[in-house]
Amino acid sequence: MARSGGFFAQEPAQKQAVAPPYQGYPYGYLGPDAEAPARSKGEDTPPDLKESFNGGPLRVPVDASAAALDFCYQPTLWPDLPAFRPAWEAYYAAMEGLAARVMRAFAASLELPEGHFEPFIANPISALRALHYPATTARPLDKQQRAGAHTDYGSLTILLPQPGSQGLQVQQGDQWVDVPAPEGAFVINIGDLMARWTADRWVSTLHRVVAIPGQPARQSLAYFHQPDWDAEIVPLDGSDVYAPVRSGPYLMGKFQATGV
Ligand SMILES: O=C(O)CCC(=O)C(=O)O
Ligand SMILES: [Fe+2]
Repeated sequence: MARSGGFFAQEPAQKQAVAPPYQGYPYGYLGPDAEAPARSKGEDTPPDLKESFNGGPLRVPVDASAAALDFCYQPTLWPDLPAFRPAWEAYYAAMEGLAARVMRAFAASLELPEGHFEPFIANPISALRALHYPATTARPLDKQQRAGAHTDYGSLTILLPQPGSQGLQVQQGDQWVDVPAPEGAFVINIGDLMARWTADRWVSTLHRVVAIPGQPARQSLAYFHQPDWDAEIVPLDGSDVYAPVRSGPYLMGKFQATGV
């Protein structure tokens, strides 16, 4: 979290040095105005009040397909801050391990053998994203949020909100409910792919980060766990409520609606 803060504290030009080199490059620095996730839900909203740094898997499998190489195995673009990369890689690896443990717990609670998901997550194509929401001073535009209402795309998300920070909300029925951020706690979120996998027995929760005038800056780290590129996701109950999808192409399709 501290290294991420150090990255965002740099001059804009230093951050732009690790911006995606072309449109569609999956990783790097995205400045303010880059994203409007509520558009993935069909809402025409202004861009989010945030900036982010994004990185991908630590290793490239030898048999990765050309599409997988393009979309998720491009190199992470390292900022010129010596302590950043080791901290980032250590955190990514810890999240990958934790996600694998959570997937075992998921299997158990779905009354499957604990190792059920293991063949699907041998080479997960997860992304790690550091987020920085600058202090809000001006009045946000109508419907402008720090993160517009969206669901996450993958199997699960492990979010570390800045301890003591406010603004993250989840939708329950027609109410927005504040999610507390106590010291030392992660927020684990089900994503769209897991909802699909469980044939909607589990819900991919709509959530957002609200913008209120006069808020202090806020940081978070979000690890988006995503099964192997080729993993075929078929409803676990044997039903045909959802057609089978492959994890990688499914994720690629999801990204097409949110860019500005
Ligand atoms: O910053 C947060 O607390 C949430 C961010 C989020 O929901 C996301 O990046 O998908
Ligand atoms: Fe999210």
